[in-house]
This record gives sequence, C-alpha cells and structure tokens, in this order.
Amino acid sequence: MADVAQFLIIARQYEQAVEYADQMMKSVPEGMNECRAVYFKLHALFHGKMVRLSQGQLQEGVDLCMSANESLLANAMRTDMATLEIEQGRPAEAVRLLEEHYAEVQGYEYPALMQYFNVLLAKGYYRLGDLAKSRRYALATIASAVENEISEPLGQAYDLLYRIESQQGHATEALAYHEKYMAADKGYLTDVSAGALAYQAVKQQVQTKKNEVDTLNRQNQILQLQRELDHKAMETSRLYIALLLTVLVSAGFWLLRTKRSQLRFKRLATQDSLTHICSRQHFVDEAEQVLRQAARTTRSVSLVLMDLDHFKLVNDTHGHVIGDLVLKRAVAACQQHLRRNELFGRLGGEEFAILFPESTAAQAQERSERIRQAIAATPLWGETRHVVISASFGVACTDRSGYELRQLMIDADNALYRAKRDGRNRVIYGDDMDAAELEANALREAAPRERLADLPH
Ligand SMILES: Nc1nc2c(ncn2[C@@H]2O[C@H](COP(=O)(O)OP(=O)(O)OP(=O)(O)O)[C@@H](O)[C@H]2O)c(=O)[nH]1
Repeated sequence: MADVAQFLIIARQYEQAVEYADQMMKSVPEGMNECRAVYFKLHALFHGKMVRLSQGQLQEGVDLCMSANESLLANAMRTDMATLEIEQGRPAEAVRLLEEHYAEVQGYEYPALMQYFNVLLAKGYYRLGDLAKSRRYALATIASAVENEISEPLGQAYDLLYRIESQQGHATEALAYHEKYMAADKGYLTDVSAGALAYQAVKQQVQTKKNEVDTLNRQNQILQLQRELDHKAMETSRLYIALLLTVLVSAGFWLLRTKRSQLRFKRLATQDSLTHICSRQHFVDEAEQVLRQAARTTRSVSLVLMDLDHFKLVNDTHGHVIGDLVLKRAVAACQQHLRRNELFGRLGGEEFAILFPESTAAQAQERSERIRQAIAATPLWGETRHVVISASFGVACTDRSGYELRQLMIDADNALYRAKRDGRNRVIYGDDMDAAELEANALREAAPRERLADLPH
C-alpha cells in the first residue's frame, strides 16, 4: 500500500494518495506506529494543496515519526515545513530548521532528500539576501543530483543561479544557467507528464480489468439466474408429473372401486347370499343356456329338485341359526359330489336344483342317491341334541321331458312330490302315477307353484 501511495504522489494523484494513506492508517498492525501513513497523507495534502496545513500539523507528523525512529521520514516532512515557512515569508525559520538537520540528512546518502534540503536552503538564503550562501547551496543541489537524472530541485537550483548571476551582472553565466534551467525544467515537466501518463495507463488497465470483472460477474449472475430458472422449470415439471400421477392413481382407484362394486352387485345378483351357490335367477338363466346347447346335440340333460325334509321342524326345534347352518351343511355335502360343469342353485327356502349337463336319468338318479346319503350322514349338533337332516329328490330328464326348462321343472317337481309323499329321504324319477296320485297332482298343480312362477311358458 505504501508503494501505491508513493506512486500516486509521484504521478501527482494526490486525492487517491490520501485515500491510500487513510487505508494504511486503518491497517497499521497492533503496536506499530502510523508514521509512514501520516507522512504520505500530509505530503499528499500539502502538495495537492487540498487543505491549508499548519506548521503544527506537520510538526505533529515529525514528532510521530521521530518517536518511531523514522528520522528520514521526519526530515522529509521537514522539507514540507521549510517550504511552508518560505511560502509564508519566514525564510529565516526555514533556514534554521534545515541547517539544524542538514548533517543528519547528509548521513543518509539519499540524494533525492539531500537535493531538497540544498535547494530549500538556497531558496531561503536567497530570500534572506545572502546570495553567496544561496549560490553555494544551489551548486550543492546540482552536485547532489544523480547523474542524468532530472528532478524538480535541479531546475529550481539552476533558476536560482540564473537569478543570482543576473543580479550580479554576470550575463554570460546567467544565460548559461538559464539555458540549463530551461532544459531541466522541460525535462522535469516531461517526467511529471510521463508519471501522469503512466498513472493514466495503469488507471485505464485497472478500469479495463474492473470492467472485465464486472462483465464476468454479470455473466455469472446470468448463469445463476439461468440455473435458478432451470431448477424452477424442473420443479414445475415434477409438480405436473406428481399431479398427473395423482390424477392417474385417483382414476385407477375410482375404476377399481367401480369394478369391485360391479363385481359385488353381480355376485349379489348371481349368488345366494347364505349358501353362495347360484341364485334362483342365475340358475334358471344358466340352465336354459345349457339346455339350448344340449338341444342342438340332443345329448341327455337331467334336472334334480332337492328339498330338505321337515325343515320347519328343524327351525322350530333348534332355531333359525341352526336352520341356516343345516342349509349350509346340506349345500356343502352336495358340492362334494358335484363336478365343475354341473349347475347347483338355491330356488328358495330349503329347495335346491341341480342340472347334470351330460347325464341320463339313471345316472342322475344314482348321483342324487349318493348326495342324499351324504346329506343324511352329515353330523350336526344343535344346542341340546343331534339334528336329523335328510332330503327328498325328484329327478327329470330331457329324454322324457324334452329340452324346455319349465317342463323339466314340472316333471322333477312331480317326482319330488312323490318322494315327499312316499316318506321323504328318497330319490324318485318319472311320473308313473296311479289314479289317486294323478288327482292329487292335478289339485296341487292348480295351486300357485312358486318354483315355476318365473319360468317361461
Ligand atoms: N333357517 C331358515 N329357514 C328357512 C329359510 N328359508 C325358509 N325357511 C323355513 O323353511 C321352512 C319350510 O317349511 P315347509 O315348507 O313347511 O317344509 P318342511 O317343513 O321342510 O316340510 P317338508 O318339505 O314337507 O318336508 C319354513 O319354516 C321356512 O320358514 C332360511 O333361509 N333359513
């Protein structure tokens, strides 16, 4: 930072130099003296003529540097103090101050500072009218200059010598010094301009770099924004996908529910709720279909009606719960003797129907007999005693009755009626009836017959 402040002073950019000096003051390490920063600041303020500095302020700076053992910087500040004294018309004060520290400065072997001490002493003595001393220090200024190096004190020294020689009437010497003065002054001004130009070039480079950094920052911001936008777009698509999935899942769920309801309704319509075998209507529909197909191939189909015996008594004796259980057990016993393609339905109450799709009357009789035995052998205990179960069977076959379900039902019902009348717990096939049976049957058929009620005529 000190190097930058010094460069700025050389380039005569005093305002920036003051800013750097201020920053230097803020960053002085713990326990260190601010001398260097104060020197740059006072020097920049003084030469930039930004404020009117007082001797007191400069003296404070000198004291600070002395306490930090920075006598070179203190003496550099003394040149500013001497300049101020001369400017304010106190050349004697300036001379006293410079003479007092002259030897000390000589000891540094620092030509630049020595030049300033010499030229200021030359100026001071010139103002005091001591031309001899003024000449001596002006010549010392020239002597202390580094060879081929042009400086501000060098030009001022030649100017003084020109004036002294002029006053003393030495026109030739005066002219020679004046020429040297002009050359030195021109060279110095060129140096100053070069410094200023260098500064401007550096400033320009810094500005270019700053612009590049700004551009990169802006590009970064744009990229950042782009990334945020992409992120937002991704989030939005995710939201859409989630929404779509929700809609699809809801639709799927709704379809599933609808399907399940449909299946439930279908089951309710086609299944008997207690025994889970075919409902009456479903049995009738399926049986008619089987009969239509069988009619085309003229194969034998048998229909068996089965009715539990004295079921009212079972209910009355053991209660309806046991009655229901008896119904389920009887159904289970039947199912054990039925094949997959054989239709089994509950027509109502304790009445059931079985359709054997490929069976003669004899085969149906034989199968019914096995079922009858199975039902009779079904063990069941009521709350207090054994429940006796049996069933009566009436068999009809297409060989005799034809392929109309209604007729098959009538014939099977008649056979069942006979089975009941003949003592129950038996299987009867056919309509071989005597005169009394025919009369009883006619009377029975005259009464409304529930199991035939919804069959097509
Ligand atoms: N527990 C129960 N009883 C039923 C059900 N459906 C009908 N019943 C009863 O079954 C009985 C049928 O009695 P009936 O028609 O007189 O016949 P039955 O007593 O079996 O006499 P037969 O058929 O002549 O041997 C009635 O008491 C009905 O209340 C049912 O789902 N559960």
